Amino acid sequence: MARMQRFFSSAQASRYICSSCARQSIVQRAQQLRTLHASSRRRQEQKSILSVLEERGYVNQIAGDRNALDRLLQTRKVGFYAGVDPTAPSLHLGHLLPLMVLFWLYHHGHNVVSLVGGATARVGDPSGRLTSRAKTAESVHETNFRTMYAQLDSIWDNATQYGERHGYQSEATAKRALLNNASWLDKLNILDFLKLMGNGMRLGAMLGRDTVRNKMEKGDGMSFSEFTYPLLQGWDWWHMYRNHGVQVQIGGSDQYGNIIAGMDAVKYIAQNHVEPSQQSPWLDADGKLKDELAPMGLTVPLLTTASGEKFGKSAGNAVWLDKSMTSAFDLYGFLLRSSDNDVERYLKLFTFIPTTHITSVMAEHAADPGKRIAQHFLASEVLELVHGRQEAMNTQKEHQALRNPNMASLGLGCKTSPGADALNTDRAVLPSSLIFDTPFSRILYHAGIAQSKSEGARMVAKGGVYVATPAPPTAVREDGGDTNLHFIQLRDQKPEEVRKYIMDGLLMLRVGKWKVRVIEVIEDAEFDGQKLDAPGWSEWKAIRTSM
Ligand SMILES: N[C@@H](Cc1ccc(O)cc1)C(=O)O
Repeated sequence: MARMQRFFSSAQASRYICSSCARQSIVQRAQQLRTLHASSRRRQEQKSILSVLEERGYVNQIAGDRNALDRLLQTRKVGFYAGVDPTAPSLHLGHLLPLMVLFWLYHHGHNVVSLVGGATARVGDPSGRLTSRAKTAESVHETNFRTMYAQLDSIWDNATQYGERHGYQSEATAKRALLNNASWLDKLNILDFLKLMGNGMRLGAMLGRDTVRNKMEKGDGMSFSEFTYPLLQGWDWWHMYRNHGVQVQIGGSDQYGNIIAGMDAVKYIAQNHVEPSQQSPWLDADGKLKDELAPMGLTVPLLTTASGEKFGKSAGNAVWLDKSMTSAFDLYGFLLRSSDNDVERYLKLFTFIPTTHITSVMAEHAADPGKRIAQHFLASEVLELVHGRQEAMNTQKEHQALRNPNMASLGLGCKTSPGADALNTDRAVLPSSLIFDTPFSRILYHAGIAQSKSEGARMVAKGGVYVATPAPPTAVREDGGDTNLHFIQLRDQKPEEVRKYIMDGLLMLRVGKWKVRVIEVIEDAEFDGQKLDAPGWSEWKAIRTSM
């Protein structure tokens, strides 16, 4: 298949950071940890791949006989596919979960197809929705399709290399393909479709599906094309069943209904689609589909954080895999902020690190949670998968530099005068309630920079306080690298603007020319959980409880 042009080159990998300024410890530690786990990987391989997937938390439901699938996977190569409709301008973090299952299967010698729904996106999957999708212009579909196709192509290359680093030589044993369903659905003749599939699809079953019932009873009704959607998805499966040996479909938990519909469809067509010129290889002597060739499905769970939010969303917005929508730096930062209650689960789901090894990472993490060893590990592994190894290492260094503010991370470069060493930084940790929607003058007080709220107000009024913002894209330094940050003077910023200055959970203020304060913003519950305190915190809590 022709490779599409990469949208994500590693050209950005050269973002400037002064190596002598960056702290190395976590990078070195991560490298040590990586080399350590070859032996635990061997131990893991003695288990069946399905048990590995179950143990790591990938399996929500299996459509079909679980033990039959397990046996199949242990006796021969099985073909899998997962599809995604390009209904948004980029893949997001949530898309990684079914992909991870494909990666694992591929690394264990099975054949896999990732499918981009160039055709189905134009219809729109109604699964799990109460309202129909807005109409999208053809040109937007086209752009979304190209972006997602290129992203998948690039992520697959990364996953192959990432797998190799973990000891998997998949290319020698398994096949992978990236397909577009427009290449067969665009040519599908409606009469063939109705003849081969339509007769076998019973309305009773279709009308009884949750998606149909909910949308008709509680939502905005259902169009004929939405109603047909599961059949188109079923047709994809049939096409790939016949031409690519795809027996199992992987999807999110909202795809269960479509997968069941697809299983019926594949079975029906296989049994009724008699090609006179050839004997059907998948039928037994009675004309029934052979048991060992029955289509099956596997859904992955819907991920939520320990505090109940949908995983992969930040303040209600998706965390994108397109660097121009969510930078590599922010993606790393998002993962770095995973809570201690979630990080072990995410390490199992989003990395190839063997579970025995994850246990030891967690033990090391528990000895000093403040270092966020497990989170750094998670973030750098996911970045490697999404943006490649070089970008992952660069981004990790940037984060370390930011957490240990020095000349490089503050965008002042290393070419500054000797006096620059005197840059004085200090850190504070504050609960989000003392930061969000709070006047800057008051934040100065909570962070211990001003002795009182009125002193805070005076400092701002005199024009001596600055807040860091990401540098505008045009700010290019002499050395050609991007600047990371620049400071703007605080004047009349509104309390509700505070959140836009928070980068990766950090708010950075500069008082005068050199005194930089980094404020780490954490959840109120975490702040209390760590028994932390700050000026004004107990008063604030007292007011809140009396309200
Ligand atoms: N319907 C799937 C995407 C998909 C499209 C075509 C398929 O054949 C399979 C899956 C979703 O919305 O997530």
